[in-house]
Amino acid sequence: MRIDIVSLFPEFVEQCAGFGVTGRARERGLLDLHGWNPRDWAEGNYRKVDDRTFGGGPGMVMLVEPLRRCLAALRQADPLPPRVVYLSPQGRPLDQARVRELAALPRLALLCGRYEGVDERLVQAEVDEEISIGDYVLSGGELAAAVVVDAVARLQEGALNDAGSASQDSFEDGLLDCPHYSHPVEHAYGTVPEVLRSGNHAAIARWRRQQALGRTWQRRPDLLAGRVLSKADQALLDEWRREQGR
Ligand SMILES: CN1CCN(c2ccccc2CNc2ccc(C(N)=O)cn2)CC1
Repeated sequence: MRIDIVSLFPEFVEQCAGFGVTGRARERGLLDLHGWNPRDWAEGNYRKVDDRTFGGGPGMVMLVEPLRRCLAALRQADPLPPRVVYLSPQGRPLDQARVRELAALPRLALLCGRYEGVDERLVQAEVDEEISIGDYVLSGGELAAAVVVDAVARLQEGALNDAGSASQDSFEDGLLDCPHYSHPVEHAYGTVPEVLRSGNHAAIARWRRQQALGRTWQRRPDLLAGRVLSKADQALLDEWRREQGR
């Protein structure tokens, strides 16, 4: 997968993707990142990329023309046409389902806004979709872009070591994750649940599913609101709630 990042600070996102799973995905040729700086396409010796907003009020707006030229250049850099994504608070909330769809695309171009954002005419003419990583305001789109890069990189085939661990992810089936434990078994903070040391893989899988269902019901009932649980899952959740009530 190729990802082009359009930003006044392109090196920032490339550094975010320089280590861990994303770094490994790049080394394995699973992810190809390219940074593009609209300032390189701005006119004049001040290489102006922003200007005052019409209608008055505080803040500057990123100009159409440097971004248009920058996007034209990145399109020419590879025959694959990119899906152009604008990271903004006005975007559609990002969730794992959307991450999976993005991860399946051959090429993404992530447009990072600064100042008060981008001239709306550029957005209307060039952006395929706006995405928000959450209902809060950042000083620029770069951190949001880095989130998208990380989330899609780890879904690239071969990016994660133990096969299938992405499919075991929380949110992979719309539920929160179960709790995790490691050594030591006994600690002042508590003891590792017996079932996890039993070697009974069916019981372990059952316990994990039940914990995921219980925690989702308790912490994020909104994730369950939109779905009908299987009879088995409903039974697990009912049992979990009874045990909680005890
Ligand atoms: C002070 N202004 C800075 C620029 N910003 C703005 C406006 C438009 C586009 C991008 C940005 C960049 N900021 C982002 C980006 C994404 C998210 C998200 N939730 O995904 C939050 N913030 C508006 C506010």
